[in-house]
Amino acid sequence: MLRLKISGGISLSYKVEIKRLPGNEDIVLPQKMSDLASGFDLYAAVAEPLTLNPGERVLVPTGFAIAMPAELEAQIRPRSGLAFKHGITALNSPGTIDADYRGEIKVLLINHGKEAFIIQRNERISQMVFQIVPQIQLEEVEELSDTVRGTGGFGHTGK
Ligand SMILES: O=c1ccn([C@H]2C[C@H](O)[C@@H](COP(=O)(O)OP(=O)(O)OP(=O)(O)O)O2)c(=O)[nH]1
Repeated sequence: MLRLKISGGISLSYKVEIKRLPGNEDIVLPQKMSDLASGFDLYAAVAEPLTLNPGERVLVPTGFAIAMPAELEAQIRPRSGLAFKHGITALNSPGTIDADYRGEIKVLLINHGKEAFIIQRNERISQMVFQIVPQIQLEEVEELSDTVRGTGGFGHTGK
């Protein structure tokens, strides 16, 4: 369902279905920690505490799956607190959740810190941000339109 609200800005509202996977009745479903937070915090659905040693990576289950409208995607992003305090981040950040994916949402964490980090069941490990994805039709051409920048990039304007 799409609701459109215009009140000095445009605000879009979508319904996203969420399904708790078997064995995860105790897992906290994604939560916004403040009214205007852009991300829903995700909770680890590890069966038992999992130790992530320095340099190691692990795919952490979340215990749920979602179905969102076709024009959305979800991004899995790190939590800055975990990154700052422990060097824990999402290796493939931002992880991409496709609108047609019905499997369990998982979080690929890596420990860039100097100490082992223990992930507890129901610990907040990352966040999920929904975005609108425009539907694009790629069209092959012989020539691209001219611009002032042209092919300049990668710092060509100086420091
Ligand atoms: O951090 C992530 C990234 C992806 N996925 C799930 C949802 C996504 O729709 C699917 C595929 O992700 P992606 O397209 O990044 O993976 P791929 O390596 O291209 O694999 P595939 O061939 O399955 O598309 O895996 C997650 O659960 N967490």
